[in-house]
Amino acid sequence: MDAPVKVQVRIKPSSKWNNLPPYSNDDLLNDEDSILVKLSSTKVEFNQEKEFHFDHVYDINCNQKEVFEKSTLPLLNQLIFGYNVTVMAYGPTGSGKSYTLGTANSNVELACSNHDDAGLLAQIVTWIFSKKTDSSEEQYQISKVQISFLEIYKEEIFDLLSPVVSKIEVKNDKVENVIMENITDVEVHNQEKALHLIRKANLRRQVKKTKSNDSSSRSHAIISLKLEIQRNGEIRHAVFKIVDLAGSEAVAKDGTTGEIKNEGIFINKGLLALGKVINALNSKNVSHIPHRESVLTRALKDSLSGNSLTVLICCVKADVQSIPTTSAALQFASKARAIKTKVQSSFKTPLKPALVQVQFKTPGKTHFKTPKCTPWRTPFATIERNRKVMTPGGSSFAVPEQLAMSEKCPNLDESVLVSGSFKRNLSKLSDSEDIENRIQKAVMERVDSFLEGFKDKLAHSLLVNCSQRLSCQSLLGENATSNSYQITSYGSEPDALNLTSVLTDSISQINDGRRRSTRLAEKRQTLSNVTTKENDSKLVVPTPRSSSTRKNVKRASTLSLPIPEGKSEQNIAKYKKDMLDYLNRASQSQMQKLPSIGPKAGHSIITYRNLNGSFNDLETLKLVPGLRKNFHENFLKVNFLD
Ligand SMILES: Nc1ncnc2c1ncn2[C@@H]1O[C@H](COP(=O)(O)OP(=O)(O)OP(=O)(O)O)[C@@H](O)[C@H]1O
Repeated sequence: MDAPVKVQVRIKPSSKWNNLPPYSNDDLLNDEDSILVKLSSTKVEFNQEKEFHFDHVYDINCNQKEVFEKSTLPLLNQLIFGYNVTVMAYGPTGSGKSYTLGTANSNVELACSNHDDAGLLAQIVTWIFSKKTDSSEEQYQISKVQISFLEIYKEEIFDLLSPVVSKIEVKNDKVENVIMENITDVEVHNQEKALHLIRKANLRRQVKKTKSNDSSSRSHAIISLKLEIQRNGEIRHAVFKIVDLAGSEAVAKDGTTGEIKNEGIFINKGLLALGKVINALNSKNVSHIPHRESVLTRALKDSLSGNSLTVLICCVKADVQSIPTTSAALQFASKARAIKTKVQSSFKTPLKPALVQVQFKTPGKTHFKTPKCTPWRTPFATIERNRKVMTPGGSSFAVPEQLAMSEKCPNLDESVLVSGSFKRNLSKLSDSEDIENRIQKAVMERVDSFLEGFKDKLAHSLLVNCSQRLSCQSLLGENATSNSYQITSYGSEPDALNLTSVLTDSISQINDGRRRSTRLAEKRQTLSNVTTKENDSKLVVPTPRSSSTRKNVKRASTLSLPIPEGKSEQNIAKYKKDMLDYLNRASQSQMQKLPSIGPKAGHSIITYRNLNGSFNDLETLKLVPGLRKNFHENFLKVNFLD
């Protein structure tokens, strides 16, 4: 099965003590899956803007738990079914890679005291041992956990868990598989022992104080957690790799000298080779992938193109001075997004292995972020195709099939789930449990109706897990809701794989549709309008925009509501053509400007359009699921199209 490498970005907050001014919305702007960078500080690309898209962007306010839940937890759920997994951190020096992964010794120490700031590593170890001791998981049981800790320093690999630090030879077999022999794998029986070992190995790692970081990793680290998993007497293995890449360094610019400079040269060499491998993997015309160009790329071969589900977390800094390095790192990371690995469970006939995690984001209003955003989360629930809903507590309830949304959730307008103001609705509801139940039901219905469109392609034995994240954000007194669904399906492998491809294709179409929109450009425009209003007395110099952004803004503003101009055949034909064009291009808010189209209808039309492509004629509106019975007739009538 092909699995795209997931690429996420984490923006490190600017440290108070380093006196660097934080970025402003004019330098760098992000939303949940994209970043817009203005390269005003580089002479070469004066005032150029670049927009990058990722699977997720964590802003400066996100905590370690959130990063774990979004980047790693879905992979851990796959690991147990025999899939290999890699979580890799990339980014400039001092951007927070070791902090995020939790591989710095300070983090490992925090992990030992269960501190919230401990990074991914501690949470991974905790998860694995909680599964190991959990006897309720009947089919898949972790029976053994082993740890190895390798360091790549100046193009050589060292085993940090052998009694004396020793060099590891890298070889290739006849079919170009990378072989690293005699690595020390230490069996661990509990979390404390695992963290103790990691701490011990960490103390042997090459770490130095540099101009950018008090404790900068001078080497790349690969920590592997090797699991032995049992199912019905069958024993299989799966490996979780945590890769802490050393940070790319501006050796010449920083004016570093001596050993630190020398190390920086090796670090950059390895990262350059990594970039070349990623470029080659992206290119359809290249037959040779230069894995052998560095020890790092040889060691990471499986994670980049072999049997591994891989997440790359690109860490960047949030200060203005770092914008050029941030842009370079984002460029690198966005290329990695096109890579696909080939994954396979180590179990021959996995029972419920084809676990699928996809993010289904409703195309909604532009979401604004402010530091005050409060995450709010519904619990996991399980729905079956027969509409039985299981709550995390184990109780179940049936969702009546024929009930209208308004009857199910009298106080909860469905627009809440799309783009409405959650806070506004929140005030209407009495207690939080009630809200959860109502929203949960509404989410179920939405996912169910989404799947309904594919019912002929899917068997009815699938189980679908759905969680929804809503976050209330407040900007200038207004509230906006962003939401995304995470859908996880279990089932017989062909069914689940079928669902994977259907959902993944649909979701990427939806997301691509959103991407091509002018979200970030519009957002920046809105923010700058607001600033202008607030600073009426200040003279605001208009900033030149890149041609692509200018084009986008123009495209959005030129979409005007179609107007009937007369009753001649020619005019009617033009009006119909304009209407079709409008339906094919309008955003959610633009769609709602059309008579007879509310939030729900607008959302259904856009979702259908994203899944099936543009409408060829107005008759196709009849095929859009979720619209009222007489919607089509009514739409033609009120828009003078009948
Ligand atoms: N998200 C964050 N919130 C608060 N502090 C952070 C965050 N990310 C990193 N830091 C702090 O910034 C400093 C540098 O982080 P870290 O050592 O993880 O960077 P790095 O990318 O691993 O650097 P290098 O490549 O030089 O090893 C550390 O003091 C760390 O605690």
